[in-house]
Amino acid sequence: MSIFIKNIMAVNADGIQKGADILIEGERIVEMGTGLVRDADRVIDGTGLVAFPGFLELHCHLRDPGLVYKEDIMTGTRAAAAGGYTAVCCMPNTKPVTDSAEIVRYIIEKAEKSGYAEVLPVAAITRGMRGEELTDFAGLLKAGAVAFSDDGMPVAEDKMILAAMERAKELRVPLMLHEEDLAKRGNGVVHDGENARQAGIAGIPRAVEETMTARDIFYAEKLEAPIHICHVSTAGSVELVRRAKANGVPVTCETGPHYFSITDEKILDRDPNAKVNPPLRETGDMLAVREGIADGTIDVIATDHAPHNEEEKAQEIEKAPFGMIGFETAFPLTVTNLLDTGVIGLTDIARLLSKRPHELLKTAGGELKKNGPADIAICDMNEKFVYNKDMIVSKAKNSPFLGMELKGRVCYTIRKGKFTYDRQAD
Ligand SMILES: NC(=O)N[C@@H](CC(=O)O)C(=O)O
Ligand SMILES: [Zn+2]
Ligand SMILES: [Zn+2]
Repeated sequence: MSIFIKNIMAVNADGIQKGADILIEGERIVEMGTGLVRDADRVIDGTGLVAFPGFLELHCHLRDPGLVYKEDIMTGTRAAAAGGYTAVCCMPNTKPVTDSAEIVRYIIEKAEKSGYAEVLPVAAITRGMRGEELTDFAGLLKAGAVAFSDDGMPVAEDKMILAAMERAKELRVPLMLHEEDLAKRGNGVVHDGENARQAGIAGIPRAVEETMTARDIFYAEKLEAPIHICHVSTAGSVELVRRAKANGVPVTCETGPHYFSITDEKILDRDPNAKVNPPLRETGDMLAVREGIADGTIDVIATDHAPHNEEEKAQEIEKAPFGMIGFETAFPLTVTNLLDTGVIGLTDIARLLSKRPHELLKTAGGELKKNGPADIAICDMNEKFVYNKDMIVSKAKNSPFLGMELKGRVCYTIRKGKFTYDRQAD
């Protein structure tokens, strides 16, 4: 199949090409220029639209195997494609935990058969994510894992995190760390602040996240071992990473759209969809996260798409599970809260959602160019819409952004030269 995209604004991390024509044949971009006239099976008029390199999700939960009542590989990747993603890394807190070559292969094979995006499995750091014994990193890598994480759980023991860092350094593979001190969290549910007190909900202090972030930066520096910090949510964590980078510590990090878009005010009405770990913080934290994105302290925007079903989320906020879906709102939230507010420019979107994630994983892609992979997100930067339940592609509906007006929308997603999302056709 061939696709010809005419007269589009092509945006890469390192520059913008206006009035670009892109010819796709098979799985590649075979020509990219201006003023081209070409025949193709499908022609897209890109006038008024923007093309980004397909987004790469560094952190999501597809719930497959074992928790497929929440989401599965087919529905999850379909939602990812609707968000402009062409590849997603899925976290190992599945059932059973993704800690064996067999499960890694199951995920990859199922994604190849039924997926709308490439699925890159993140394997567990410790067996069963129990924090007691390292998994077989080499064997898991060979099976196709791209990184290691016990996401959902911290690696609590110092000797375990040290062993994991040494192994990941040796194998040159990313170690993605969920920073949380469970003893300090206790029975906390939302950010520990004025809003939690007003709503009468137990709080999670910033220190729950920051002390573990500090510990792991300390060890990464000592061992000269690269680490990646997941879902940074506080001003203090941003500052810890900023200083570490300035000191030459090999640390990278991500944040989620919810941390730069909303605050813990959202929990005042006890909405379980606003319950997420780490929790939504205060305005000062939200602004610090934006600043960290603007100055490059924060490398990547990762959604932490965490689907839960409606019954689970219909419980009291104390009982409902942590997490919110994110694939379909990441781009509009980035446009609405980072681009339109002047925090970042257009090329930064390509950097934060595609180029940097590809660099961290050392995967090919993240750039629109001749002979490069035909992985493309075609977006309308100006379209406004009210996000509602009916438009959600994911199996799960747990979003705190329902009912909000957002700007910026994905129109088409192309992966390996094929449409994985076409809003007009849906
Ligand atoms: N972020 C969340 O609130 N929940 C995640 C786990 C995690 O990312 O830590 C989940 O798996 O549901
Ligand atoms: Zn986590
Ligand atoms: Zn997660």
